[in-house]
Amino acid sequence: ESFGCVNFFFLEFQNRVTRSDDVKKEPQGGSIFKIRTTVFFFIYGFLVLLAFIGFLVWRLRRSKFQARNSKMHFENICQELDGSEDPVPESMKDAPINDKIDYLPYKKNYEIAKENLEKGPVLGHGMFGVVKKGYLKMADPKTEDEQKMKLEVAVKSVKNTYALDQISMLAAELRLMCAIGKFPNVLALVGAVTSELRKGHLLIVTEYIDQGDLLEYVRKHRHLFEDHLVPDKTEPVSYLTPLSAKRKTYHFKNEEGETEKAISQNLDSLTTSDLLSFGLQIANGMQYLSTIPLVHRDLALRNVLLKKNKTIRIADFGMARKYDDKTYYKQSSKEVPVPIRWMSPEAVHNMKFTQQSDVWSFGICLYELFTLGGLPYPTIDNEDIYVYIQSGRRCLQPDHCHVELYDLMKLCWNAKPELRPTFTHIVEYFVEHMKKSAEHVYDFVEDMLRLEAESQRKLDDWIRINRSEASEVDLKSV
Ligand SMILES: Nc1ncnc2c1ncn2[C@@H]1O[C@H](COP(=O)(O)OP(=O)(O)OP(=O)(O)O)[C@@H](O)[C@H]1O
Repeated sequence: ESFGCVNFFFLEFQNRVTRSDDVKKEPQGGSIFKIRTTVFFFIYGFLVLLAFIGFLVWRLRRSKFQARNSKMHFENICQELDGSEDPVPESMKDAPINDKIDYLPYKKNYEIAKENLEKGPVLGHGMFGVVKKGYLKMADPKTEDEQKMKLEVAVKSVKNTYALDQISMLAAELRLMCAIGKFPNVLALVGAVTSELRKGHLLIVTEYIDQGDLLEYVRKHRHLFEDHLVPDKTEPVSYLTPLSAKRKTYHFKNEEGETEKAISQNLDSLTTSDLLSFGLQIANGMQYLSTIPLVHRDLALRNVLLKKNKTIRIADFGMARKYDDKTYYKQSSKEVPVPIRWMSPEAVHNMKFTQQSDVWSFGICLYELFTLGGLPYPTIDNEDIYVYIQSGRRCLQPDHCHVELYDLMKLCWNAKPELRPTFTHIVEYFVEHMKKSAEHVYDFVEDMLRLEAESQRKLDDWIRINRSEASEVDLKSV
């Protein structure tokens, strides 16, 4: 703009000089013209210089203002990490922790020294974040063996360290994870690096889950799928058969004809038993979260991680405040798994996320499982899904799913949130159903979860040893 103004004055000035020259027609025009031109160029150069200096000063002041602003913002995030000093208001005591996020502190004993954390290859990207593999060294190794010990971890950070709102969201996720604690089907927090938060660096360190997300796993292995649900030919199936009888017309059978088959720990096998086990484990993790209470808001197979022993972890708690903006959902591409397909109608309508809307999403997760990674409402565009659901229509019964499980899905998709089952009911339903038709799968899951609880307890021990405060306490007590 400054340059534009200067140019304008220059043209105007030149016009006037030319016009006055025409009128007066000086006899010694040559030398006077030269003087005028010199004066003009001098003034012009001076103005340009002035504009340039003005521009530099403006830039400097703006960047100083921005730096002061972001410093203040980072300072705020640091203060927020400590949680509000005020007690939680009585009216919010029973509210989900998502609503009480301002009161949740980051527990300082989770702090990890940056130099003890080595970063490895990228494991995956989210919308705003990037997750890398990491190796955590012991904070205070006493022996040579301990010096060599490294814990495999996953390290989450934001893609853009200048995006203050994203760092703020990651900080909120960290505070939520501190409050969640440990449970076999929920991703556990190992620690965080907050020491460089003022420079925009915040790292959340969680346990490393080796097989990535469950959606990708079922999609990759769908060609290997073995359906162990065999229709029982001994039961008459006709139009007149009552529904209750039809429900008993399945039993489990593997290729060798055995009716009892435990889950194969081979990752290159995917069977109905696996699908049932994954469904039960997700319900189990969600039941734990609902007792905190925490509303996940983004329950989908892409946010469930798989370990090589076929146990799962519910992950990605970054949703606490992420979807405040309605425009975020309305993506038109069918390829991108946008949350609208996982959201209950009331969540789409008024952003009301509750445990009941998580239950709806759980029903969609079951659909994803039993379609071996299919997209919910595959023939409907994102823009039309709300109207489709409101008209009472739902996802169709998947091929590999028996009636009892489809019944459960439909219960989860009740238009009235208060009529949907709770996660406690869902777990009971699963357990009862599995004890009846697939007891071996249920026993397997129970055993695996016992082992997982043990391994998370060991992880907790590791974390405790690594906490500087803990080692100080130990030294004092010695
Ligand atoms: N603990 C972990 N262990 C192994 N892989 C992980 C772990 N956490 C995340 N990943 C991988 O990184 C990917 C992205 O993770 P995540 O969804 O948590 O990131 P995000 O940035 O929060 O995504 P979004 O924008 O959807 O919230 C996951 O799909 C998964 O493949």
